[in-house]
Amino acid sequence: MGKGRRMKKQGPPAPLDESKISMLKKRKAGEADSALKVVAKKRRRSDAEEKIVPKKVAPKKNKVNGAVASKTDKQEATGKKKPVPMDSDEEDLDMKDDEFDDLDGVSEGSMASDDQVEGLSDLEDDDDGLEDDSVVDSDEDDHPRETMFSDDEDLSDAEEKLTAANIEGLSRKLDAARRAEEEEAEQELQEAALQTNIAGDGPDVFADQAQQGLTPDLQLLRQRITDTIRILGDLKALGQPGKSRAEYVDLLLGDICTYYGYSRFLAEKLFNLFTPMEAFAFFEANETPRPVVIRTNTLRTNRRSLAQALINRGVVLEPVGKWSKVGLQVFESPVPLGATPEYLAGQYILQAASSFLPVMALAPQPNERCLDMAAAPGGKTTYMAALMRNTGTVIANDASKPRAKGLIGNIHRLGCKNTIVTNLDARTAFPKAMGGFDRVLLDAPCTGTGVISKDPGVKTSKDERDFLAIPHMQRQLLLAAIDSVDHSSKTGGYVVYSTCSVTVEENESVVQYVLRKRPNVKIVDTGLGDFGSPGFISYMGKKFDAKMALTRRYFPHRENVDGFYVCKLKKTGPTPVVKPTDDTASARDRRRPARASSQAASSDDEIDKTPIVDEDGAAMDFEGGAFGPFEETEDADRIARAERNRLRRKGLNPKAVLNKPKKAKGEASKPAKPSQEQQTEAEATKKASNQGKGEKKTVAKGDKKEKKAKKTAK
Ligand SMILES: C[S@@+](CC[C@H](N)C(=O)[O-])C[C@H]1O[C@@H](n2cnc3c(N)ncnc32)[C@H](O)[C@@H]1O
Repeated sequence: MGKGRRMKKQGPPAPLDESKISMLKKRKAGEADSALKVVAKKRRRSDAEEKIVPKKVAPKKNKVNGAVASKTDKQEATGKKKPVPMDSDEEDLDMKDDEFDDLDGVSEGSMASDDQVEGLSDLEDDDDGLEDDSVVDSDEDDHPRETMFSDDEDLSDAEEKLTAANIEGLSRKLDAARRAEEEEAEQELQEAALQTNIAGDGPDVFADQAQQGLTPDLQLLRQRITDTIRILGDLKALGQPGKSRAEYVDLLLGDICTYYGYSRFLAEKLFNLFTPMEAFAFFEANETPRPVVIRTNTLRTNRRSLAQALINRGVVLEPVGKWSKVGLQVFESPVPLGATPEYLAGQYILQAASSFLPVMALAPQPNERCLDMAAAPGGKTTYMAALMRNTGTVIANDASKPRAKGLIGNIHRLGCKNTIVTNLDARTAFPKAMGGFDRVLLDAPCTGTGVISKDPGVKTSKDERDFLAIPHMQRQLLLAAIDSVDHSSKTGGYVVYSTCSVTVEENESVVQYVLRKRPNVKIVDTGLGDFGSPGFISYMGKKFDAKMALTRRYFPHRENVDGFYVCKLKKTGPTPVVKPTDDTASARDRRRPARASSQAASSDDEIDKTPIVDEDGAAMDFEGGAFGPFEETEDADRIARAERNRLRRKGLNPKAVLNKPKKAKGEASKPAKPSQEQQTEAEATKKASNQGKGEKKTVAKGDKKEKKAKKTAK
């Protein structure tokens, strides 16, 4: 997959229609069909029309088309909509908070640990009962290599015709949606006219503040939200005299929390990413699920054959968008998508559309050596294996043992034969266990603010400490990812960092941190074209590297995909070994430089002294802290500072709270409630310093082994 080739050939998807935002305003709470979906369908319809009109469908396909059309007719006539029965567990459900708790499989730094062997044998019990090899062989016979892979390279006319045939079946349904949309737009226009009449004398949104605290009338609340947003759009003309912007924002945030159920902390964090109007569209989009998407596994079939097979089962689908050759969006399915023969044969995987993007940006090539650092449940790993055409090697690692088992299941089902699964804590294991990769994907554990529609629990479960502890971990992982790449790789030398979160702390700030720590990397274009929006180059007074604009952000309300962030880095020079000092010795033990060989360096002679050059080939000077190890103390300072600020915002005196003398053990009759400081420490230790957990486990395992050896010796 050449960089940007698809985008060049097909062009990016249509930009966000402004009417989407205004239409979202119209949607009433609890409505089944979202306005977003209607807009998306409208866009799809025009695509479909383009395809249907000029193209002649082959006779065999007409038959299929006929079948689909009559099915759709029937559905329309009965007025019944068939939901898309989903797989019980969507493969790509990204892990968030609980991942910190179940890193129980963190093993010693060896590659093929006992745990993995255990995992593999467990699979025979856990998996769907698929005899994997037989499936691979028969499928491979049916789909000659060239045919299979051609789908991933170029969109043939025949395929377009086929998908057009299915789309034709959809068009009636879309006509109905369009009519509904037109009626809605008309109504909206009338209301807007009404509102314009009162402009200049904006609604008194503060009037019913007295009602706060009572059970809110959601419709009134929604009206006040839209009114406040409108006022904020033109405060001078619509605002009440004596009322400041801050007061309106404060009221709006309170209403958003009540209406959508966010904690004040998270609502504010997300609100600050957008204009008030756009923030509203974002919060609205989080209330509706994203479209169901499947990714064709080109190791087993091609998109055309898969679409055909599913259409024959009555599934209504179409290509996910021009930006992907392997994605199919499913509108309706009379059968559970996680139980079709095609699913069981590994011809597709349920995968959110946004999850394709980091792998497309990574663009792994056949015969390369690649690492997927946080891989479970394997949506991206299996895509990598497919792009590499089952050649070369993919090391798919995950620190969670139960999740690694799921990963193994998907790897088997999808027939990935170039993939090895490891169960290690990537922060400490790489590049010590293995380095010198051509490409590394770090799809990092995150807070999940991009997937709130899938996991509404995020609205209230994430607090300030999560936004310190999780980025802390992300920074550690990204440094390890960079150090694991071979800068002199002939074909690669790339790292892709991605999260399913939209916050700056987890995205641009993490990248900025590693740019400072690793001057031997630079941000490069993701190759994803214009799809998505550029990363922030500044945010709330913070300035980021100008190239941060090359990173991509995706939002539910803009692209109708899960919120996502993708950054591609190119390693331009080796990572020198840091000479051990008292402070850094232990850190160095945990972090080795990336080299073609994975053997650990043991003396200064082994320090890679190749000069690191900038883009113009000039040697770069890295005095002053660059290439340091991950600095726990630096992060501890950062966390302590944030904690002090948090207390101040709460109106507490940090000195008084944090310096409160701790009672000696046993002093109190009742167990004392942990102080703020203790809580912070405990959480930071639990969430951010899982490293310690891994190390303790390693030590514990070591002790056990030692005892066993002694016993045997006796
Ligand atoms: C966002 S999910 C990955 C999703 C996966 N890339 C996919 O596409 O299916 C993050 C993963 O990171 C793993 N993880 C968390 N901490 C880790 C660590 N220190 N080292 C390696 N993996 C870790 C979690 O177990 C979780 O499976």
